[in-house]
Amino acid sequence: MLMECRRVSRRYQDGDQYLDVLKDIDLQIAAGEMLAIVGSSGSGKSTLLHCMGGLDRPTSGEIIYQGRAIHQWHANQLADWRNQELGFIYQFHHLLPEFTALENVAMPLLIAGKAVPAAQARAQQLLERVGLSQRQHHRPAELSGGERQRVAIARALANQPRLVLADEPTGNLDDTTAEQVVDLLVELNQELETAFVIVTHDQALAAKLPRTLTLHHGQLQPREPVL
Ligand SMILES: Nc1ncnc2c1ncn2[C@@H]1O[C@H](COP(=O)(O)OP(=O)(O)OP(=O)(O)O)[C@@H](O)[C@H]1O
Repeated sequence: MLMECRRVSRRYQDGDQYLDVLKDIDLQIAAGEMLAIVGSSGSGKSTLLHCMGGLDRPTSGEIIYQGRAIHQWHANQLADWRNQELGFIYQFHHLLPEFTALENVAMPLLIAGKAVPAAQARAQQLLERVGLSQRQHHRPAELSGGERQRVAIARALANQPRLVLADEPTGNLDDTTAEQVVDLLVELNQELETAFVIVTHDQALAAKLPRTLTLHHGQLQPREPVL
């Protein structure tokens, strides 16, 4: 098992009001699997993803990554773990605007301590894989939305993560571009030994993934088959 959420709950407090966003969530993610988490706006999808990525802490429950209880770790430990084992893809790419595509993809490798030539070679290889060899020296503002998201995917994969967490990766793209990005993610999942958890509103995206769960009233349910 790669990651396990055990009875994970997250409660937000606003004055004397409580909001129980996640209620005793149990979720198991196997190495190399790919799954979608769908749910209406405000159902807690991002909250769950943030807890899984150590960006937020559950109010109660455990998050176990390869046998280690990451919800108990300190911020520094979590930051190293995220850099070495996790990749993140966001709705709005979060690329650094003043750096080229190549530099953006090389960044996590440099942070992990790789030498510049090795980081650049790996970044070039990844950009080639996502079809952007010709665009490696462009800055994000000089790329289309789909191209930016491909750079973000290449960056997420830089350190060969075991798990990629994606929050609405197609949320800002038109239908055709979104479909190309989903197809790329599915191919990468099949090629690499990387697991993908994708939070999405996009039913077409979810339909392409082998497993879909719905977050509803703070709980995860297998998705009803669409008839
Ligand atoms: N830091 C916070 N403090 C208080 N409430 C919060 C906080 N973060 C999120 N919430 C609330 O928790 C609920 C779940 O938010 P979350 O962003 O996880 O939902 P979501 O399913 O990802 O929504 P969307 O699809 O719109 O992005 C919402 O009602 C939100 O207002």
